[in-house]
Parts: sequence; structure tokens; C-alpha cells
Amino acid sequence: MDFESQAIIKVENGNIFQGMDAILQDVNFTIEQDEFVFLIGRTGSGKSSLLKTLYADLPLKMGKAEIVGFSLEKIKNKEVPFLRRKLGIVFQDFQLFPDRTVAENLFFVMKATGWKDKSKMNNRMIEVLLKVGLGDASTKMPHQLSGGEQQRVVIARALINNPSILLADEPTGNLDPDVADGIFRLFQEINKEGTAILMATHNHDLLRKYPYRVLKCEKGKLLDSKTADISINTSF
Ligand SMILES: Nc1ncnc2c1ncn2[C@@H]1O[C@H](COP(=O)(O)OP(=O)(O)OP(=O)(O)O)[C@@H](O)[C@H]1O
Repeated sequence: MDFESQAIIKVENGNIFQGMDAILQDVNFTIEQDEFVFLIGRTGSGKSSLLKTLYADLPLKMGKAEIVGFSLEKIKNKEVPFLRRKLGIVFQDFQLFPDRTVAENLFFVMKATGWKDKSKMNNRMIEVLLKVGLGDASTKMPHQLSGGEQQRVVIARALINNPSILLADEPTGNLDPDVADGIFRLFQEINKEGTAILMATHNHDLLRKYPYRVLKCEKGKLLDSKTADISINTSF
């Protein structure tokens, strides 16, 4: 039996590019199955670029990275949907379809990721909505929900395929502090149930309140609170 902890993400000497521009160099980190990790750094420092590389929206041109069993330096276009099926992605550019109900939004992702059985789809739709505290929202249109509720639907959608890890880019941005707190607590519950979380955030309050591990993009490097002293009090 293997008693070693299970790495969900392992990046070795990774280089993050936007086109020809090197954004982060010599990136090294591992995230284990049960971890909750904040990703911080000033605006433009490379947080989104790193997350996009992890879900294969940007190519890993140099170095090695493994995520949920896929090697990013080798991944082929046709394999990307299979990678994304194993990830939960909560991103600002992955918003809900405004002209479809909550249920239709969730079914859309299910169909795109290979679900076929209508009654299983219906059960899973109800299950993920209950998990995010929106058991009665399935027939609503996104505009009939508050910002925090819409974000919960986005999280429900990310949970559909039981991902091993959630990648979240500013999931509490644009929300009132109380609502942001509720969304954050939801992420904590999801984490306690065994899903790793990598969350990019500018929210100083969260960082002060919850002493999770921190990865910080700074001057083209990725610092890790496991091995470096990262100040979260300075502006970032
Ligand atoms: N689509 C793109 N094409 C070219 N360059 C880009 C693109 N998106 C981002 N960049 C550049 O890559 C660098 C890192 O941006 P990125 O969005 O990863 O930063 P970030 O830390 O997520 O910022 P923020 O906190 O504002 O979201 C910036 O210099 C940015 O201008």
C-alpha cells in the first residue's frame, strides 16, 4: 500500500508564458489532495496565467507539470476536455449563460462532459445545488439571482464531476464582504470533503483570518509559504 500523500499538482521548473512573454520563471510547487492554498500577488503578476496553464488554456512551453494525472508539457488538444472534466474551474470568464435557467446551465456542462442518462443528470443537478445551498434555484434565470447566488451556481457547476481540485480565480471579488465570507465558507466545506483548492485572491481579510498555505507571484517568481517568508500585510 502507498502511504505517501497524493499530489494533485506537481510543477517542476515550469515557465508560464503569455505568447512570447515569460510571466513566471522556474516555478516549483506541489499541492496535495487535502490542501487549501491561496494564490496571491499584485495585479498583473501572473496568478491567472498560472491557473490558465494548469487547466491547459495556456501551453506549458518549458518545464514539467502534472495535474490530476495529466502531463501538461505533453497534453494534446483532444485530451484537454478530459483534463477539465477532472478539474473544477471557478473563473470570471466562465460565467453562466444568461438566457438559460440554472438547471439548463448545469445540464449544458453535463452534456459537454459526457453525461447521457436524464434521471442521473437530474439527480446530480439537484445534489450540487443542495450542496451550495440553492436547492430551490433550478428553474430560475441567472438574473433572478443575487451576485452571491450566481457565484454559488458557478461553484455548483464546477462540482458536477466530483473534481479532485478546484481552481478559483477571485471567486469572492465583486461581492459584499458578508456574501464573500459565505462563499469562502462554502469553499472550506468543499475542501473538508476532500477536494483540494487553489484560490487566487486579493482579499487581505481572508488571508489574515485563515492561515492557509500561500503561493505568491512576485517579480517573475512563485514564492511558497512552505519554504519562504511571505508577508501578507504589504500591498499585493
Ligand atoms: N491574453 C493575454 N495576452 C497577452 N498578455 C496577457 C494576456 N493576459 C494577461 N497578460 C499579461 O500577463 C501578465 C500577467 O497577467 P495575469 O492576468 O496572469 O495577472 P494576475 O496576477 O492574474 O492579475 P490580476 O490580479 O489583475 O487578475 C500581465 O503582464 C498581463 O498583461
